[in-house]
Amino acid sequence: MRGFAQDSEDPLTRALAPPPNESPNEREQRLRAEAEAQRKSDQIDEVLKAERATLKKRKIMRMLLLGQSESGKSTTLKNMQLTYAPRAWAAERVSWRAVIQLNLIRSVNAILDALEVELSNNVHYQTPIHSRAASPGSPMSDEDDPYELPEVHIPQESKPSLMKLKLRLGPLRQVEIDLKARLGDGTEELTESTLARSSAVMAATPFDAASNPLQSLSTRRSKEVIVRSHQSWKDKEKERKEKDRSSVRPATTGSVDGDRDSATDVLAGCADDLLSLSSDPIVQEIVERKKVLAGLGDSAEYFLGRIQNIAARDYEPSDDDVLRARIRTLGVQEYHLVFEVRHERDPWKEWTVYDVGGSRSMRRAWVPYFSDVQAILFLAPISAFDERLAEDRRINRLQDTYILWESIVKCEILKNCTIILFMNKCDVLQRKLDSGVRINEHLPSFADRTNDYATFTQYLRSKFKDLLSQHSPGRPFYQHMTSAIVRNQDSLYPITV
Ligand SMILES: Nc1nc2c(ncn2[C@@H]2O[C@H](COP(=O)(O)OP(=O)(O)OP(=O)(O)O)[C@@H](O)[C@H]2O)c(=O)[nH]1
Ligand SMILES: [Mg+2]
Repeated sequence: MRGFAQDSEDPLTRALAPPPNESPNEREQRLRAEAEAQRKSDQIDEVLKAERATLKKRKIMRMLLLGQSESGKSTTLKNMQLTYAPRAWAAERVSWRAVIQLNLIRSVNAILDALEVELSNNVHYQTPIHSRAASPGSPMSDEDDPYELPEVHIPQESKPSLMKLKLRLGPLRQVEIDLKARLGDGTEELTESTLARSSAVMAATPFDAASNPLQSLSTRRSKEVIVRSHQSWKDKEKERKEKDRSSVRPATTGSVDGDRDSATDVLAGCADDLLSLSSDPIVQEIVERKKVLAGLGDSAEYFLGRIQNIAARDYEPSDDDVLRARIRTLGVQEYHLVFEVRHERDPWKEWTVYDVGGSRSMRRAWVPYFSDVQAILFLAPISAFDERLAEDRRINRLQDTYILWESIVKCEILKNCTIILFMNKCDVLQRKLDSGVRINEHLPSFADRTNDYATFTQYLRSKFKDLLSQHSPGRPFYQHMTSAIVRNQDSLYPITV
């Protein structure tokens, strides 16, 4: 047992201790406040207990989605909603418009940045904040440093028209700023430098303790961790719409829901220039050679191919647009999925799904949900074997996934949960291998095995299975190869309990 002398060294204990020289009156007030706090806490516990009992009675399956950032958790959830609750999905689809517009505009502005550098013939340019070098998806190799990438020659006669195009698309800078402000922190991808400026504490696994209790307290307070479902970007959008409806102002015609929406107006006004930019062979060469899209996520190219649809006044997101849309999950978000389409294996009518933010700054926020779920759906993005973590560029993303998987499968509280592993982003993996990426250059343990899809996926299957068996020999688990952006996959109904 720890003695008082040791405890008094603990800053947390010191912070909670009664003040020295407390008067009887102050003591009475303090005790009363403590009793009130305890009563409130007990009340909350009672409500949670009652909720859990109700969920059990109504046969609601509770599932937690886990995995590193950009592993495809939210995309998998969207795909489940699309497949099993299509009416609710359709009703929500339009709310994704602003996120999709931002996804497109971010890529366009990154292209404009690169174009500007090439036009000014400045080889030694700084990588823009949103660009590849600091984002997930960045290749492991430093050979691809933009400082080193070959310059693109722009003929003198092409410069004026490209310059004009760049100027005419200038208003999209402000639209990016406005959309980010409107949708919130999830629109900024994490980088080492943004994290260094925040009070977030990195944890490779949900169980890693902060190095001192004060740091732990500040983490609990930090925005990264405490954001809950009621603060999601969707709620912000709903609030905004309510405000717009109640304020007396004429609605513009054309935009889907009749709201005045400057992002839609500016984008529609830029449609022709956007198409000229994306189809210009010099711009295409810059994008290719400078790897402009490499750090903008797996959907950047897809959205550039959808300019004609997205940059229209009456744009309505398609199912694929919504599946591809990227916005970072903050904290833990709760979703209720009521099955409109029954699955033949389906003993459940409703699922409560918890979708978590996957970066190292948010993993400790997962733990409170562990005691109360029946299934863990773990997303392992297997295409990330040649990428580094955005939040810590020293760490290979596949190594990070192994560490995380191991911490989950050996966790005592989760030992009765059904474990499902989605080895995700199979389509991206296939593309990478087809383009000639060598696995063993990034993963020495792959050694001289054949550099093909079948051999690598079999190798990974065994690796994940071995890590599980080391800690729980014989424990069953479900393993599926997935591409979360592909619709109507049977594996989306992963359990047969
Ligand atoms: N091509 C392809 N893209 C995918 C796949 N799964 C997810 N994506 C894309 O990868 C990006 C990240 O996916 P998310 O679902 O937002 O990742 P997440 O795990 O929720 O990330 P956090 O919320 O940051 O923890 C999105 O642009 C998705 O469209 C896949 O299987 N194939
Ligand atoms: Mg997410």
